[in-house]
Amino acid sequence: MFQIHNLTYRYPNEQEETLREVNFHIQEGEIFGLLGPSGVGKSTTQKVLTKLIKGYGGTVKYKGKDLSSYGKDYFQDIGVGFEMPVHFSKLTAEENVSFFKKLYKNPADTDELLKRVGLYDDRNKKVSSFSKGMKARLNFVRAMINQPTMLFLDEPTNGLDPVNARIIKNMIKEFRDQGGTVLLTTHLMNDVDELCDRVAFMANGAIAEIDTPKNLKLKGSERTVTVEYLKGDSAQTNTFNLDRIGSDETFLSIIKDYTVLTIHSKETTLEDIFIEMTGVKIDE
Ligand SMILES: Nc1ncnc2c1ncn2[C@@H]1O[C@H](COP(=O)(O)OP(=O)(O)OP(=O)(O)O)[C@@H](O)[C@H]1O
Repeated sequence: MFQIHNLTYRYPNEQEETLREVNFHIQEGEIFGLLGPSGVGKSTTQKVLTKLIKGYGGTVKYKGKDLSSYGKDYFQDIGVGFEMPVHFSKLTAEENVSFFKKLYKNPADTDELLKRVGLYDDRNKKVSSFSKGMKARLNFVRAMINQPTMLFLDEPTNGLDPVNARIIKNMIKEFRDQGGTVLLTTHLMNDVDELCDRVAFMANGAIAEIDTPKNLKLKGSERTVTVEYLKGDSAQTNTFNLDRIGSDETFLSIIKDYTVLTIHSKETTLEDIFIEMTGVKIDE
């Protein structure tokens, strides 16, 4: 769907390049996660791909053709749900949706979309009276309003309660299952684990690693078991390697001879990988 080769970008008036050498491709029909610490250039990359930024270096190809060769028709094809929702706050949700619907050749059934995200009953309320979560859901409706084939999402579940986050995540997966392609940016590693077919970690203006969430976790080294047990009157803790646990004499004698209080296994999480790849804690 996208081939990005040696993408570079420096904001006007900035000394340093935000994007130094970004290389990745997005396959048709996948949910591709772009991850990395705050300020690394994820949104900048999304802005290049959504044609909000020009004057970049390197090449970006969409469906085999250079992105710069696309005109306004490109916006008929893509759906954009960026973090800052931009709605007409003095208008109702319905009026907002009707306005944006008119811009597209192949609009979606917006009543259906509003029903899916739980905003249909509030459609005649002014957006200024909407909560953060309601605005985020309306933002998602807007991203889907033209029945796009390519969807760009930046923190789509931000501000949503767990029930509404589940609805949006299911809609994203459904979109993919029906052949749609998604570029997703989020700091929520659980969302990444659940939604993304492949993930790229950005660090220092470039891609540090790309793989499936499963392979990334397998590459991580940590597979341990921590046992907390009672020895005499005091609680003791020992940690063992999960892979050799069946033949570990100390582990076997602990579970045989002492009262075990807790046993916890720990495998590498995407959050561990994030810290390893980018050198920073999430949201640092
Ligand atoms: N319009 C702008 N002019 C100058 N610098 C900018 C502009 N927009 C962003 N930047 C800078 O570019 C860098 C990358 O910003 P970007 O928004 O792409 O990061 P991000 O990875 O999306 O971060 P976050 O996770 O916080 O959204 C930051 O240092 C930011 O300050």
